[in-house]
Amino acid sequence: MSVVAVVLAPEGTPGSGVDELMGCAVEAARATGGELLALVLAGTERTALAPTAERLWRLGARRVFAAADPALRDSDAGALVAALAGLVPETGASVAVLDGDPLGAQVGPRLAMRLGAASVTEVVEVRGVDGQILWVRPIYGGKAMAAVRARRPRTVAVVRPRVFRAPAAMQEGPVPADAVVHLSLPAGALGGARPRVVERRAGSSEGQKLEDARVIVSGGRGVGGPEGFEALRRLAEVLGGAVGASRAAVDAGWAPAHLQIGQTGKIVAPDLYVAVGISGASQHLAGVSGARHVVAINKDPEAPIFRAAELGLVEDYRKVLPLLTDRLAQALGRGGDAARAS
Ligand SMILES: Cc1cc2nc3c(=O)[nH]c(=O)nc-3n(C[C@H](O)[C@H](O)[C@H](O)COP(=O)(O)OP(=O)(O)OC[C@H]3O[C@@H](n4cnc5c(N)ncnc54)[C@H](O)[C@@H]3O)c2cc1C
Repeated sequence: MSVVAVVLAPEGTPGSGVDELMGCAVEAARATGGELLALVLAGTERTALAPTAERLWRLGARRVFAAADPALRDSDAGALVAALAGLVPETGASVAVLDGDPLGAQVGPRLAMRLGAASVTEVVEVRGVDGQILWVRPIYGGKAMAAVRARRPRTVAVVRPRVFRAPAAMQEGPVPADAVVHLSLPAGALGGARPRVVERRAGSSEGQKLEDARVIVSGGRGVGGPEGFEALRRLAEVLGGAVGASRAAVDAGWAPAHLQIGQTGKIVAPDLYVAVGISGASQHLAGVSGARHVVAINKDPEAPIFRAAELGLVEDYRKVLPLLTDRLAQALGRGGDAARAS
């Protein structure tokens, strides 16, 4: 049972999750004993695909199928699904794996429907049992994990971002001449009355995207007001991270909606998540279960966030955050007056 890692690059270059996607695909191929393939779909000229194809081969793909057309550049998820519905069967793979960035999360389930395949999303672990794959994913808002076995001959799985690691071994040496197979887009994939992107506007978010941040300092109702978020921003700056918020803080108007983390906000997977004045409701934790380390500052020792945290500080954040910021600034040699400013 071959596995194909599907890499979407409508803007020409793939997103940041390619290494992790290949990490998952390597494990899936190992579980089935099948061949590992990659398929890249790019809104660019065919000649511009060589570096991406080589990267995918080095990351473990035995063959890389490449389909390029500059017309894909302004296409929406529907056009990518239409193209993939023709291209994935051409690879011969019965399992397709996509990165769960916002585009992949849209395309994956729709592609599964078009192919009549089983759809699995939010995959955080792959297990092999008797030559079959068990896909592990969170359920009940992150409170439990389910191990899912697909019953259909084909599966389309979407990987949760920032959970898998890049494959341990890289293929060395020159890329074999027959390792890259160029495919043409299926006839009509770009035709018809499809929505087209007519304009792109950058969001109002400053700094790095929450989904990509290695460190997130997040505030909740306990922060007490917008000025509290200034203190959080300083700590985030010192740690080179981003600021997030609970829904209560967003609803109160202290933080913009695009910073909300949780079931109805962003799903994040930083190395370090610092929760300040956040109680730890299941709907909030649903967005944080991919964090490697959670640190909580809360004045209530019974707050549920401490059950999710590796390190907890039971204290009024106003007392500890400035000190912590200043100490870290000194230790890391960044903005030593951070605390005094607060
Ligand atoms: C369908 C649905 C979807 C939802 N989706 C989301 C979501 O995506 N994201 C989300 O966050 N929530 C979501 N919620 C809301 C969620 O249930 C909680 O209400 C919310 O997460 C609570 O936010 P909070 O922890 O900031 O506030 P609270 O629960 O009010 O907690 C505030 C915490 O701050 C502490 N505190 C107070 N003062 C201080 C201080 N000075 N220093 C230190 N600690 C202090 C308190 O002890 C308390 O633990 C959703 C709810 C529903 C029903």
